[in-house]
Amino acid sequence: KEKVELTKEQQALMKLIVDAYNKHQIPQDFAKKLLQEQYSADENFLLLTEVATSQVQVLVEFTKSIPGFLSLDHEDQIALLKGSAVEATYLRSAQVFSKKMPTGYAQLLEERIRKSGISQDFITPMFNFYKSISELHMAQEEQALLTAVTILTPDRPYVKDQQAVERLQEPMLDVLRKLCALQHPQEPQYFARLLGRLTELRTLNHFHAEMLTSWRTDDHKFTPLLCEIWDVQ
Ligand SMILES: Cc1onc(-c2ccc(Cl)cc2Cl)c1C(=O)N(C1CCCCC1)C1CCCCC1
Repeated sequence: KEKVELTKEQQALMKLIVDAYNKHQIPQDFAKKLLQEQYSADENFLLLTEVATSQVQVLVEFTKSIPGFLSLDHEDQIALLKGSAVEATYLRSAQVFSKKMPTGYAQLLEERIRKSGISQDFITPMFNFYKSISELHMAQEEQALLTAVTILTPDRPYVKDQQAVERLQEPMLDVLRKLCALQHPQEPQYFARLLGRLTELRTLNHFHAEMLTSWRTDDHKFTPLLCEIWDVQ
């Protein structure tokens, strides 16, 4: 049984990613705000768009801290951000919500989200995903690395130099694989289960796109950043 351990540079890479992931955290208060007051549907929706906007801002800052990202072709940087924004946001909000939430909070949150005019068709898959993430009991290092791996997906639409992205993603995957072996020695399939979550994440992209087009008609307003990253209006 070969002894798995991280090299010095792998430890340094992991520390960089984890620090960046923790540095850019949106305050937990959006869940508290959502749970506190009884808002109208419009106020609920506005609150959600504010949260989504700050999540995207946090995502952009985290992405810029990924070693090598800013050396990529500028158009490819944009293509990677736009291609991964929804997945990375679901991944981060899953981690926020999978933290020990007092019982009943998730239900109350679901009710508030539903009251914002977002149909159950889009809320159910989101909470299913949250459940499958929380069952993994991911360490924060795994969460940070999995988010970086998601962002550095070479086959996003419009990426020109996919090899350059692969060269950044591969070392992240190596660290993540070793980390899973170290943190879950009794679960040899854990790394594969983690990557399986990325497949489930892609289905949320589809729901998100459907949600946005279903709102094209009525007066759902987004912020300029959301319009740009989600290609709406
Ligand atoms: C992407 C994405 O990933 N996570 C979220 C998220 C989840 C839960 C909370 Cl309480 C807040 C957010 Cl931002 C999120 C997102 O942007 N959402 C969620 C979509 C599914 C229902 C809840 C809201 C919408 C999108 C339209 C504009 C309003 C915010």
